[in-house]
Amino acid sequence: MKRSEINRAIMKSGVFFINNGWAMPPQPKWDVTDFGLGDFEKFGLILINLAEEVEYCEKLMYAAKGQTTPSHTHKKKKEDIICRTGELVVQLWANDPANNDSMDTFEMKVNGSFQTITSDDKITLKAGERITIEPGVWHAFWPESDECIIGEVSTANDDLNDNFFSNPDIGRYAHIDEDESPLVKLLSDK
Ligand SMILES: O=C[C@@H](O)[C@@H](O)[C@H](O)CO
Repeated sequence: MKRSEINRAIMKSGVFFINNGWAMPPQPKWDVTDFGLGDFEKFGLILINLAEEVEYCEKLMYAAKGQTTPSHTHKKKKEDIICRTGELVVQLWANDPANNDSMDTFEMKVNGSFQTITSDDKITLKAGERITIEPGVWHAFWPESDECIIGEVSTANDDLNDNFFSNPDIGRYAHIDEDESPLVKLLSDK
């Protein structure tokens, strides 16, 4: 991913956050990723770690229509994915969708109430709605609206060691081609 694309993504999402009432923290901890796939328009996510402590984490995320966060799971992290602005689709599986096409059902909390989910189901969250994802549940998400602000409130976050993707080609952070100067230092920058 080119640094110029990262800079543009930060500017575009920054304007959207501010226009939707989200004040940036001092020295925001930006994380812009194409999941190492080199196609940010298709697989891309912009994140800001708002709070990261040993016990818990809060993130603010942005995606535009067409950008998917690919299927993955966490072994330790339990998280609420919250649609803050726009409309968000979250797809769910009991097992890795890459090697399992079972129709397993499982219970998940949507807006705090248990709901029976069948593997492969898609849940659409409107602004204000949330889904609680237990460790081991596979999930992918993308905006249904043109742009989407997504919240994440979770137990401890460890992006290097607790993200397991279906696609073995995926890396959590982008490979960066330094074609211009960075606008900000990313979490993944040395
Ligand atoms: O589901 C998404 C989240 O867990 C993100 O925080 C994660 O960084 C995506 O790889």
